[in-house]
Amino acid sequence: MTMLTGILSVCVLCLVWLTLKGWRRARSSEHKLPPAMDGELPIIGHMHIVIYYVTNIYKFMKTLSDECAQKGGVMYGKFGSELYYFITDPQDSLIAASACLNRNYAYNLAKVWLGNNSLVLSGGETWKNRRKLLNPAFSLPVIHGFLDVFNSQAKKLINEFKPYVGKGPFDHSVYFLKTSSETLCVGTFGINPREAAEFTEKYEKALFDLIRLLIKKFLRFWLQNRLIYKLFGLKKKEDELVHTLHSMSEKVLQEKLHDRKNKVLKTQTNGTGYRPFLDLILDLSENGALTDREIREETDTIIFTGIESTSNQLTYILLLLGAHPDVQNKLYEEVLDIVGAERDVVKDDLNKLVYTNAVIMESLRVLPTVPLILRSVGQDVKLKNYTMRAGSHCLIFPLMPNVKSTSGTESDQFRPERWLNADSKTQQEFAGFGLGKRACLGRTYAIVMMKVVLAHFIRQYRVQADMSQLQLSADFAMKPVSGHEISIERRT
Ligand code: HEM
Repeated sequence: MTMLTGILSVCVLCLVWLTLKGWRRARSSEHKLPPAMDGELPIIGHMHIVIYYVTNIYKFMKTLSDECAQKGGVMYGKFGSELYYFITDPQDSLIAASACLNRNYAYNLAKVWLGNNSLVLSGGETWKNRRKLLNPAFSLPVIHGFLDVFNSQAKKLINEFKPYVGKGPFDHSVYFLKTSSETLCVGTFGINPREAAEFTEKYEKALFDLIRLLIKKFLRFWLQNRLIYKLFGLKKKEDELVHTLHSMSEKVLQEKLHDRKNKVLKTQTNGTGYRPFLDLILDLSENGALTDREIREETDTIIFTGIESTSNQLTYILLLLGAHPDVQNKLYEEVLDIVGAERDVVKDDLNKLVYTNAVIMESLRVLPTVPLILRSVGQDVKLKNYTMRAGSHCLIFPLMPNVKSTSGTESDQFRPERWLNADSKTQQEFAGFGLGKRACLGRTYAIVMMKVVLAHFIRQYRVQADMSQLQLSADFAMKPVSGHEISIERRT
């Protein structure tokens, strides 16, 4: 009872303090606010709505983005003290993402694992320098080097689907997660693909447990109080998970450092010519640009950002293809025409797979695996009709169909054709990989990998899906929870 009273008192005090802080901040700016999100209450603002949706973040995001679009593409919400701008308007999204380069404080929770200065969490000059340093590791020629790994992993995946041919619906998402995790662990750490399954399984489990814990800590704001977090035994759990993740990547890093020091040259993986991201980062920081700890944090960042995004998107693409046989046929014809019936995807195929590229873009427009972009507004930022106040936050939704139809069809339809002749403005406003300078670092990796997997899949199988029962959830990524099964038939 005493403990409960203590916890409640801390919550009430936090709320009062946050609200007073917010009042002061709200009064400090004269800029006109956009329409308010529905349900604002005195003092707490829209806090009660967050509490209502705490167990269904996807529904929260969808409701918010629909409401925002109806209100003209920009609206505001107040959560205790904090002022948030919600944006679905494509032009305003681009302006906001380009002007606000610092992440929102919510990301600070991940610092226990990824450190203060890692690319994904840092801001200002630190972020700028990190991004400049890491960009070359993700360039097109580097990613071309991964093609053999992508092809062999895709073939392995296609074989794993064999038992499901003609057997009715099955959950394909687990196979995509396994493939994309293994591929990323091989590609990042350079571990042998034969050992990758075991490594990935352990890493992935600790990673997802940690993400779940951090999201819980963010949404149940009382858990952000150190004492309460400790009392519930969650700090201990967090420390254990972080330790598991750190020790796994640290072990690989130390082996690499040892080999480099002793000039041991190992043949990478199964004879393919790629250089793992970890080696590339070690090369790039040869002059001491990064400490060993920072190198480890950047490799962890790559895994964190890349592991689920690509697998979720592939899961959505197969669902969309299964529900749109006309699109599936066109994709098949293109792959057959460019890559042929047997061989692996090679460098020269990539640019020619234009319809495949359009399918990927359109899937990201309709079902984007990264459901929101959350930034701090450091200084006043002028949008088309409003000015966002310094000290507030903005939330951009790629979740909303973010590009108006360019071919006269409804914007919520899955129509890859709209990307075939999209002008540069439409391409620039495409938010599936983020917007502006801080957009996705792994975009080329993800697109090339997805093209390779799709090419291998579509040559072997015809897919069917019913999307009417699809249920989604969200944390850092938007993920399917039910109704996403597909059926496959072998092409003759
Ligand atoms: C379909 C796959 C993917 C999608 C849809 C996607 C989407 C995104 C989006 C929307 C952002 C911007 C987030 C923000 O501004 O808050 C982002 C950032 C990032 N992504 Fe991806 N991503 C994908 C795959 C990958 C992969 C495979 C990697 C690594 C191999 C990766 C690495 C990163 C990194 C490091 C950032 C942070 C960039 C920075 O802060 O400068 N992503 N991604």
